Amino acid sequence: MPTNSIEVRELRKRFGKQTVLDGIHLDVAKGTIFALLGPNGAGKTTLIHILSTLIEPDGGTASIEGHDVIAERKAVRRSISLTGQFAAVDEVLTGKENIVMMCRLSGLTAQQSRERTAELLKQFELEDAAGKRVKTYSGGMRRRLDLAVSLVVNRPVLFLDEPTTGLDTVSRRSLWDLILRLKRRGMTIFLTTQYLEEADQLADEIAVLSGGRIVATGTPEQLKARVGGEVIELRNRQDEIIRTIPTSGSVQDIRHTLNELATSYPADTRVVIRKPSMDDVFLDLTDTKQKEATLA
Ligand SMILES: Nc1ncnc2c1ncn2[C@@H]1O[C@H](COP(=O)(O)OP(=O)(O)OP(=O)(O)O)[C@@H](O)[C@H]1O
Repeated sequence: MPTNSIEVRELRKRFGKQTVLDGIHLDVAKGTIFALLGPNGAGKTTLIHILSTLIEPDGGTASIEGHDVIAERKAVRRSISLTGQFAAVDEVLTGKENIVMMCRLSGLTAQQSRERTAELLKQFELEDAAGKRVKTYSGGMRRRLDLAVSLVVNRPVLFLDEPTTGLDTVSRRSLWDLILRLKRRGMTIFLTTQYLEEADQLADEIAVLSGGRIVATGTPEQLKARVGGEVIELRNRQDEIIRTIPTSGSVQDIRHTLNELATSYPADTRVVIRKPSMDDVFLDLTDTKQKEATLA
């Protein structure tokens, strides 16, 4: 059995004249959470669509659990669950009815469907809302239902396309907990996100997609270390960040930087020196085409 759940080599995809994926190479180890991070339009959904066999690449290869996404499409589909940005649940039905329907469509008997639905409602904290129509659900409840519906049948690999986009902080954290629980059950989870904090909190490994290429991969710590040293953060009286400046962290460098800043900012500007965050990493990596070229 392969140790990687997902392997991608030299993957390419164009839409018309636009090259969206320009030679993607990545490995996702079994039982880990992998976050694909990238700005709007970077090609994250396109990559998920190729890996889940919804569209074909123009070049390169990709495999899921050892199955090629083009030659063994059926085997790939039997290995994956997919939760998209807009999952297909019926708004007029209740949460429970939606799960039962998906169970029956997946071939479970009426008895098995009832049992599986009860399990999923509990697992995704939807027992209280089970009898309510989905159109009355909050964003967080809706996402939990999307997840429950996509997990009716146990599959080893789960694709989550921007699972928490548009959710408030509390709902986002509750979904993170659920995702971490799925990992503890042994699932491999491939998620896309625009939220750096999400990648930082959840992922064992992160890949940053920009300009059609993976411009960096590593653990959150490795990526932060790549920015190096410390960050000087200037905050105004309202405690808003007005500027961040990378520094080596040495007394000499900090003194030199602060001397220069002292003449340009009001005297009550506050200074915070901290470790780099994922935001710093992201800006550093996606800032300029020049940087992409040198890092790729
Ligand atoms: N079927 C299609 N036909 C033509 N262009 C497409 C198609 N699908 C995607 N694109 C283009 O490919 C690029 C990447 O889109 P994609 O949806 O993969 O990005 P993304 O990183 O998921 O962005 P977002 O975070 O906004 O969802 C975009 O410029 C998009 O307009």
